[in-house]
Amino acid sequence: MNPVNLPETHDHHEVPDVTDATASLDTTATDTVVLPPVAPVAPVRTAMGAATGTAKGAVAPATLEARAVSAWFGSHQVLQQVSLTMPAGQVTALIGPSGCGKSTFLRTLNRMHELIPTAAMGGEVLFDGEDIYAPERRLTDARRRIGMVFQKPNPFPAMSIYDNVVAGLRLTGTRVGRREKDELVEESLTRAGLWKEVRDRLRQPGGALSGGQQQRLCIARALAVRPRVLLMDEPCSALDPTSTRRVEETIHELAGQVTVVIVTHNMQQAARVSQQCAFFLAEQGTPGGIVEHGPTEHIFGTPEDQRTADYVAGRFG
Ligand SMILES: Nc1ncnc2c1ncn2[C@@H]1O[C@H](COP(=O)(O)OP(=O)(O)OP(=O)(O)O)[C@@H](O)[C@H]1O
Repeated sequence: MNPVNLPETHDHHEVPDVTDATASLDTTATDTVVLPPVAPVAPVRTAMGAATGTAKGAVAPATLEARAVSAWFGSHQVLQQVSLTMPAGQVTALIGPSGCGKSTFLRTLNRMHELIPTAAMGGEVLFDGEDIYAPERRLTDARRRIGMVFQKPNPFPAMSIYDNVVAGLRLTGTRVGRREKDELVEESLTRAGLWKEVRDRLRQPGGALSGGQQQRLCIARALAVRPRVLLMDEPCSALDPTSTRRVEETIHELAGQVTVVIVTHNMQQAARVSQQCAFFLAEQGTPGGIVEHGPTEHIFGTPEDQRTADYVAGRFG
């Protein structure tokens, strides 16, 4: 299969990642962030289907389905025909040795891959049945609906905790009133499992938090735009065991509310947090692909492929 250039429907610099997009916010005007106009937040539905307004639970999780996704950096193909359904409200863990394409696959799921100048991809990524790469689909829609948390916590260190949470709203062009913003900050921090620890110091800088708290702040920032899917690229690899545990609890609490796709090198973590696992492998210079996927207990307990058994048992990678 030949590389298929990414749709040229949008300027790749139109919406950079959340860090760039919010870097220009005035950090001294703590609660006067000027946001572009947008319709008020619509009533939303929980995973159980009940209308909840702006209450906790936010919007319903979405199913993501990758169909025959291939990816290249220049002429180097790193993924070949990867298909995987990530069911709504479940946690899917992507596991596999270093360099097999897990992070690249993750980045194709919210169109981050196309930010890299040499990148190309083929295939489809369906968000509740609609291809996010279809020409009429906007890059901003994918980013708003499919949030991302990175390996290294990346809050704006000088910006207040409060402003860090609402920083991502700018990406979506959302203007919210002060009271609504207060509610959103509390809701997002609560969902990220951080509210009780920071409720009395919302005006303190995000950089003053511990590493684990900073990562949960980044999760809160991602949740504030009410994504229906949250992608997490090794979110605990820079954290100590206690903070790791706390972030895992947060992932547990999010399950059912948001579809989570997490890349992890930590097999115990994959076993603890996920309902479904996909084992990636790139053998002998070939592009990465999925060897096996299925319910986490099957992947760890009764894998069908010997390579999966060897990997989850720590015999390679
Ligand atoms: N920006 C880039 N430019 C060129 N090649 C890249 C780029 N990013 C990744 N690659 C290559 O793509 C392949 C897959 O990398 P990727 O980071 O997706 O793997 P991974 O499984 O997530 O690895 P790790 O577990 O070490 O993070 C590797 O060969 C890597 O060198």
